[in-house]
Amino acid sequence: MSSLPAKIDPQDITGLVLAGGRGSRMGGVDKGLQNFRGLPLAMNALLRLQLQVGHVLINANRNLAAYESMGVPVWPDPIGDFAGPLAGWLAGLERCETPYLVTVPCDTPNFPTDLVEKLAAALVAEGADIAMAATQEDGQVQVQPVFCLLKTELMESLVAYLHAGQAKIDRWTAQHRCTTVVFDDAAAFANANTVQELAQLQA
Ligand SMILES: Nc1nc2c(ncn2[C@@H]2O[C@H](COP(=O)(O)OP(=O)(O)OP(=O)(O)O)[C@@H](O)[C@H]2O)c(=O)[nH]1
Ligand SMILES: [Mg+2]
Repeated sequence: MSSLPAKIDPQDITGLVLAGGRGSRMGGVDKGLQNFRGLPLAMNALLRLQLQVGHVLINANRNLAAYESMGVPVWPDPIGDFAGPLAGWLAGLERCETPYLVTVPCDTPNFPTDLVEKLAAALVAEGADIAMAATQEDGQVQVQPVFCLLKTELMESLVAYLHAGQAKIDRWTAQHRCTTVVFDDAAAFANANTVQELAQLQA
């Protein structure tokens, strides 16, 4: 018989806000610190995620003191020089003290409030190691890979992958048992890559 839990307890999940990018399409600013309806984007993401999990962390590579003032542990990428979101995942996996980690980017202020619950249910139902969000646009399923629930035990595999100089998310996730959850509200995944997109999301 399988030893899989029937349901994942939110206390067994650590949420990681990814704020370690270059923000190049926003002029190189530290995106997580940009204002969204009176709060820094990373704080907005943190508050939304905190309701869904037992523990939270932030991954950032600049202005660490500003992120620390948000009141949760902050960890920079342990590898590379802006090596991509997987380097942020590794920061989370190294510091996570729970069997599951879930990641969200800092620049998607309206991500679903049932994100983690749905990813966790799918992970259990499918016996997967990784569950990623997806949306459907014009009949095409679009994976949203930075919205990802994964088993903490995958850390060693990610270390090996990153040390081999790889950075692409899909090539790493494809090495593991993956499932996706299609969310009906594609607009909830709208992200602010430019100043204009951020303004539109605030309107
Ligand atoms: N830790 C870490 N996170 C990253 C890195 N690059 C991107 N991310 C994160 O991945 C998520 C999605 O990335 P993008 O929307 O492309 O953000 P970005 O890289 O800051 O912006 P651009 O430079 O304009 O692409 C965001 O939450 C980023 O913070 C990186 O090198 N390290
Ligand atoms: Mg983005």
